[in-house]
Amino acid sequence: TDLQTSIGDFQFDNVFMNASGVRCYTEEDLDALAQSDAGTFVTKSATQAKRLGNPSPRYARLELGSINSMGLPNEGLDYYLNYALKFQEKHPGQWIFLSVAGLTMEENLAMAHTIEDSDFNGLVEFNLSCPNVPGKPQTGYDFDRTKEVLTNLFTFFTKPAGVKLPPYFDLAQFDQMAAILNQFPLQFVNSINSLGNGLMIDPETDTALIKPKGGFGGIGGAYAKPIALANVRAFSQRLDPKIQLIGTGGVTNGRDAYDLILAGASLVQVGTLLQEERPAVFTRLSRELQAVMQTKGYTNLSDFKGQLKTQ
Ligand SMILES: O=C(O)c1[nH]c(=O)[nH]c(=O)c1Cl
Repeated sequence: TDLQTSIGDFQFDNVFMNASGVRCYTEEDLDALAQSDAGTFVTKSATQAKRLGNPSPRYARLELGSINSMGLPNEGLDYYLNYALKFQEKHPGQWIFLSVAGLTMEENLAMAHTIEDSDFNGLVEFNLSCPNVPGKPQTGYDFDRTKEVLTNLFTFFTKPAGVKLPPYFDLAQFDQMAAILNQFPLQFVNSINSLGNGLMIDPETDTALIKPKGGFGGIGGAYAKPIALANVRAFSQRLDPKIQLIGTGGVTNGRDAYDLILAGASLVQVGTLLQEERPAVFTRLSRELQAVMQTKGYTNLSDFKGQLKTQ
């Protein structure tokens, strides 16, 4: 069975990749992803200038996942763009993702211009869903602002692009967001980012587990699976077929990945599990997914992608 997949004209020999923000901050991190069994990888969401992010502790492992309020620490766009340009020279035919998360419209557009004017030949993920920068609401929850950002972006941006969305919890919101996204030449939509502004408590000290924002942070891992499945499925049912889905959230084994593909995902991103198990996890996940496919008699992803049945 093979795990190859594609987004538009971009072919990948494996359906798995990292979620932005997990083990993708430094060149060493990114090299380790490149050497793993993952089919591709995405860089940490970049701002124009390097950021230190929020004070620690800002990440904690939970019984069923993780909580994080990193605060968008990153090396700055030029660092990741330079890495990508070097990578594509050394690995022709391998396509990677750059993630950007400007804190203002101007910053997003400035970074988009920098990328547009570069020789980068991969895909760009515009992160509309960072929940952890104090005072900055998630763009993805502001429909007018989302439409404004995408309208301004696509007046000049011609490289392959997609958006990373926060989870939605209301069918009317799926309808509204899909109606906006369908107006733009997007290659993909990536659902979901972490479940924003959760809170967990240290039982010994009755203290919030992480320091930033009084302990509020994005929730990932198994907690996120049912929300991720619903968001991938809802957008798969509503978006123009030209806009493909990337499924992110709750992948702990091959079956979880299989389920995201059933819901419509063409690529599967792994966050919390990768944080806890390192890039070797892609070898395990690939083997487990192939085993599920074998039991079903499937030999490739197109045999079951988007084929979720309902009663
Ligand atoms: O705090 C972060 O850096 C962060 N954390 C998340 O869970 N999602 C994001 O998009 C970002 Cl940008």
